[in-house]
Amino acid sequence: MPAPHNAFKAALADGQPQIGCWVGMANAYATEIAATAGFDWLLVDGEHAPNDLNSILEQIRVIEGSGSHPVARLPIGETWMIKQYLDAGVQSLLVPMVESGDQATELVRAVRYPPHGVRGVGSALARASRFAAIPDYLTTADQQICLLVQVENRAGQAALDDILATEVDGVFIGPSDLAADMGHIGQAGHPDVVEAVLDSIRRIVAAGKAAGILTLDPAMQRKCLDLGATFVATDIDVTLFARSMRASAKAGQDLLQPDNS
Ligand SMILES: O=C(O)C(=O)C[C@H](O)[C@@H](O)CO
Repeated sequence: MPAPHNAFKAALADGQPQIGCWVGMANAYATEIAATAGFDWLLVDGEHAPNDLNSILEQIRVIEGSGSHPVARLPIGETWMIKQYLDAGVQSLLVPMVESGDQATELVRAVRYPPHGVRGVGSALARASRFAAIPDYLTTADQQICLLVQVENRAGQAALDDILATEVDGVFIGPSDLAADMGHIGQAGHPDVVEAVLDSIRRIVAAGKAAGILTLDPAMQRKCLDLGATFVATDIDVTLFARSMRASAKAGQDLLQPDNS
């Protein structure tokens, strides 16, 4: 019995576009609601949301039972942290702030068992192996891990070809951090940032890797998909919730205004 099949990784390898959503509420109940929406993948954010490994695990659990695939973003790409996330059962990882081919190579080694990598062997304790209920886990796990790395500054852009030459499964372009590093903080839609993002998407696709992005701009979503991006996140749960709550509160306050009709 092999490690669980990673349908998300297979879809990316087949070039099938996958529409996703960021989930940053850091709450399994809220993530379970998101998992009923129908997204192909949900990004459980361990970088900017107040998540830890246990809260990530709770959310991975509720997503696994849905039609969406869980992707976990680490706060940083550290081998020891990757080991913990993988042992917890995360099969698709997004690693921020990758800036060199060497860094990408180390991340590839971190998600693989020896002799092809350095992932520590602890499957007897690991949820990933269903606590050793999957007898072939150690010899089949590597093929089901999807490693996605983020290029989101000028250093990463300069090293993109080196990163693409490694065995990462895909490269995600982070428009917000890239804009900041380019001197346009808060302006992911700045023409220079948009061109840098689209050029990177073209290069990632040309290299035969999966290209990904998070953008709330429908026109940018369309452009990236037309260029061949295959993991495109189109919304953020926190943003959706905050916007809806504010709109509702305003509507309530409007009720109290003198009727100007
Ligand atoms: O740089 C980016 O853009 C991303 O990596 C996505 C952000 O981290 C996400 O929190 C939305 O702002």
